[in-house]
Amino acid sequence: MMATLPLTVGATTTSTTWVSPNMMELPALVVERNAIGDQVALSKWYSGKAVEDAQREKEVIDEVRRQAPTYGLNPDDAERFFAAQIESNKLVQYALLSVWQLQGRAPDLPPPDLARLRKQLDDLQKRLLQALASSKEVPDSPYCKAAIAQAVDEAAHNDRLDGLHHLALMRSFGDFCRATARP
Ligand SMILES: C=C(O[C@@H]1C=C(C(=O)O)C=C[C@H]1O)C(=O)O
Repeated sequence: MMATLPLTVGATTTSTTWVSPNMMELPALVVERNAIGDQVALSKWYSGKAVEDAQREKEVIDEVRRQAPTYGLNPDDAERFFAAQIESNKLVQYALLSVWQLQGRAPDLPPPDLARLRKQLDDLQKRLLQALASSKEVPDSPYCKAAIAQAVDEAAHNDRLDGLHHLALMRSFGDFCRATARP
């Protein structure tokens, strides 16, 4: 179900504002992207490959920039958003790999195919760009930070995220809002 976000301002409820009903779509898709990170981590557990792949990151960002105008997005804005998603994805991977090292084992699952996972990430990218375009007005809203904090919290709750994936979701939206000083 698509949720709307009521926002209260200040200590008392002086007004209520509503951000775009599409706003919840974006965190939900980011949760999906980070969940693919779990699979990527498992593939790297088996292959021994480094988490960070600068060449692949460049390809992701180049493609995002190329596609951005098709969605009515500024390439710099799209890049900024996806750079955060990449950092968030790596955070998930580093943490899981570290836990698996300590435990001496990873989940007992067959090695995932990294090429197939990257295809999934590429497919998800289009849906993310679409959702980003639908929330285009949010970063400039004076309520952005409150709205994002609520949306992240709600998505974490809806998807029953554990601490790591909740933290990663917060990282994903860390610099989503444009800077606005508190009055
Ligand atoms: C997801 C991967 O791991 C890292 C994260 C990436 C991403 O979030 O798109 C891209 C390259 C890697 O630095 C991957 O190797 O594909």
